[in-house]
Amino acid sequence: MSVITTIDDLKKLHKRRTPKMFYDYCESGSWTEQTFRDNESDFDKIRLRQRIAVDMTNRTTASTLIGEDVAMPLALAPVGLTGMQRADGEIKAARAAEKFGVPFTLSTMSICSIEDVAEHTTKPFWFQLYVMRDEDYVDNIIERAKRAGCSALVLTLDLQILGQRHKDLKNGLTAPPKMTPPVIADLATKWRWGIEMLQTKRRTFRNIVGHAKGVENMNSLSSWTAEQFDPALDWDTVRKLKEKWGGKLILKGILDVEDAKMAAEIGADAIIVSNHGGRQLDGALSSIRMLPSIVEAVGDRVEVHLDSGIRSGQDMLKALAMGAKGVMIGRAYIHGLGAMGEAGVTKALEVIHKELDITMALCGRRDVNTLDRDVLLVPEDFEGRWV
Ligand SMILES: Cc1cc2nc3c(=O)[nH]c(=O)nc-3n(C[C@H](O)[C@H](O)[C@H](O)COP(=O)(O)O)c2cc1C
Ligand SMILES: O=C(O)C(=O)c1ccccc1
Repeated sequence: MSVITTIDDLKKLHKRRTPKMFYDYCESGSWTEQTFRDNESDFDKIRLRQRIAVDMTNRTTASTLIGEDVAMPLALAPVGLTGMQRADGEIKAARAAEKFGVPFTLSTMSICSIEDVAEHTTKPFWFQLYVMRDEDYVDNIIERAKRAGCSALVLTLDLQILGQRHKDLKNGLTAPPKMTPPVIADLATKWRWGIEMLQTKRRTFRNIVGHAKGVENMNSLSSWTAEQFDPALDWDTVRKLKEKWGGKLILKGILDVEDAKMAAEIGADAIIVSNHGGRQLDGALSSIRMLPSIVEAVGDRVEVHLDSGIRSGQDMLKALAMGAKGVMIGRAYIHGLGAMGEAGVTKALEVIHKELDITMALCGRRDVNTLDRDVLLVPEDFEGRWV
């Protein structure tokens, strides 16, 4: 591979070095993948306004997210099975994020545990919660997140039931993988992945071991999720969890103005406008299209963040200019991890940061915190009504 300069370069390396089952799990959406595709292509529809002869010395990307200082307003999104993309993947991603100065979010469905990550980092990280039927698990994991000093709870509300993901079903996705003949043949070409995996003991879902039954021996991720996740979760549950946690609360998976209003009313510190990277309701609109109306409705009451589709610093700038206070990236950093481990996550952050900085300058702006719609050219029908 020649010099790496884009997220797409990392994606190609990720594909080459990672078992097909896990690469496909990352690089796919649900059903027809319409929403997954829209997330990226809708960013492409927005263009930038070139401005000239503006003093561009002393530029800054420094900002805050829920009151925490960040090198740029971006956080690493919670990504389940990160430790299957690379051995100890959550620890590696958390370390890269910490060194860069952006928050890392640890998924409930992680291979490394809360304690594993806390032990290998020095700054607080965010913890993402999936609500399961087993109430003891919820109480227990909230306590563990508190003990580990997590500075925010990211409560995901768009996945009490898993969207249909055809690739995962066809690949027989599990963690660790079952050693079927096609899996063995695939692993033969991904030997570095295998060696690193043999050198760590972290190969199953360590946050939920001992609570969610059958986790060490699941037949498929989808049937296991259906058994364990609590389909009864509602706004009442959210209120109770907020009380139980007592700290900063971020609600993830908001894609509708009415839901955003509920989140603001409940007193969330931030919401993440998200369609889960096109992995849940296929046919939902892209996050960037939904963002302006949500910012207009609740932007003065709650921090509005956005994820789904961000693959560059230009995408990030567009989201900020459309009104987001910050963004999250999922696949963009997982490609880095799968390509080059911790160094790859750092590379992904550097690529995005550089793109953000240069784009800002060429748009005649110096401060990431003052980006607004004036830097964009948005097609007239971009936010057109869908009835
Ligand atoms: C492989 C993968 C696993 C994910 N697992 C989780 C998860 O465990 N919890 C969660 O809240 N979101 C999860 N997400 C969604 C991300 O947090 C985020 O919303 C999404 O990746 C953003 O879209 P992007 O990948 O286009 O940046 C996952 C996404 C991917 C790609
Ligand atoms: O894959 C996902 O998007 C996700 O959030 C998830 C859900 C259940 C188990 C593991 C990951």
